[in-house]
Amino acid sequence: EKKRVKHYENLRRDEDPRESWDTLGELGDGAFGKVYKARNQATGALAAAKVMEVRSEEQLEDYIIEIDILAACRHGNIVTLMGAIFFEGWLWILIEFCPGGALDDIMLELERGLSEQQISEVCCQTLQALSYLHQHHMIHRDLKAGNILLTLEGQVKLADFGVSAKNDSTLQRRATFIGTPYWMAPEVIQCDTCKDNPYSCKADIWSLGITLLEAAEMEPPHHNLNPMRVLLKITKSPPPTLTNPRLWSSHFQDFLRRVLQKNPETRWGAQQLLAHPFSCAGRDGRALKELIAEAKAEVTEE
Ligand SMILES: COc1ccc(Nc2ncnc(-c3cccnc3Nc3cc(NC(=O)c4cccc(C(F)(F)F)c4)ccc3C)n2)cc1
Repeated sequence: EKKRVKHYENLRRDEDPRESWDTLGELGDGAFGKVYKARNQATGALAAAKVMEVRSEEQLEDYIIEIDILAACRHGNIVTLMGAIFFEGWLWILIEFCPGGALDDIMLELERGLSEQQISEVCCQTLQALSYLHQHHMIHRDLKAGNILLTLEGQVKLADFGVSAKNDSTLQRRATFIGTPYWMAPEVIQCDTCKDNPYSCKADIWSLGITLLEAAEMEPPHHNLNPMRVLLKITKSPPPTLTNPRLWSSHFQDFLRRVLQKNPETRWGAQQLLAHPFSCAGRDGRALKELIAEAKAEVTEE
């Protein structure tokens, strides 16, 4: 009988993506498939295109979850979905291209961490993305510098590559997928059921704190331990702090104290933190623009 083909709101099935998009080169390659830089033939718009082979309708259903999340997230500091096309067994997910790349790659390129002003700008914009997600009852669960993309204007765009890399065949395996250990909040590791749910949004706030330490020092705390040891270390250690506090302002140190609280109930929420002097200092955005210009200059020099 005719194969049952479901209609999905955010998915197009009637067109060959190659008739509207040219692929320019590879951006990444993972278990899930390849990611290309792509240009729209009609508008010239640039995108990152994740292209995956999809063998069955139920496998397609898994990917629809990510597409629906992306379509629902309309915020200046979250990656923008440009389209999703399923054609002859291949699924294309197209995201607005962020020329700066990911924050961890930028630090590797420059071989240094961020200045305090640059960190406060990352903090301010990432908090706005988290505030939006949390108000819409969504939790990121894998916040880290590797999931923070940047535009040439110094704008932060929150992404999540882990979801795609973890898009293995069965939903429940993904449901038990845990974030990258170094950034995980103690209560998530201990699976403490908070009053609402085990993955309360406060877990993202802890990961933000670890991400700011990573931005200051190029690596998260306990980066020299193997992933299994890290889980134990995070649950039994006091909250991590800056290695060399004298290098940083009291505002930054106070912000980290509010965020890296092991008890999620006393940990501040995104809205509260947006009013903290450290994140307010980051409203400007010029320091990040300079950081990206420098990182791009280095690349062209090579
Ligand atoms: C190595 O140099 C570069 C230079 C520029 C870029 N720029 C860029 N800009 C936009 N996207 C990407 C990208 C790179 C590798 C893999 N995927 C990328 N974007 C992407 C993201 C997603 N999904 C999400 O980011 C996502 C999924 C679920 C939830 C969420 C969130 F919670 F954040 F909204 C976000 C789906 C498809 C694609 C193509 N990369 C990357 C590397």
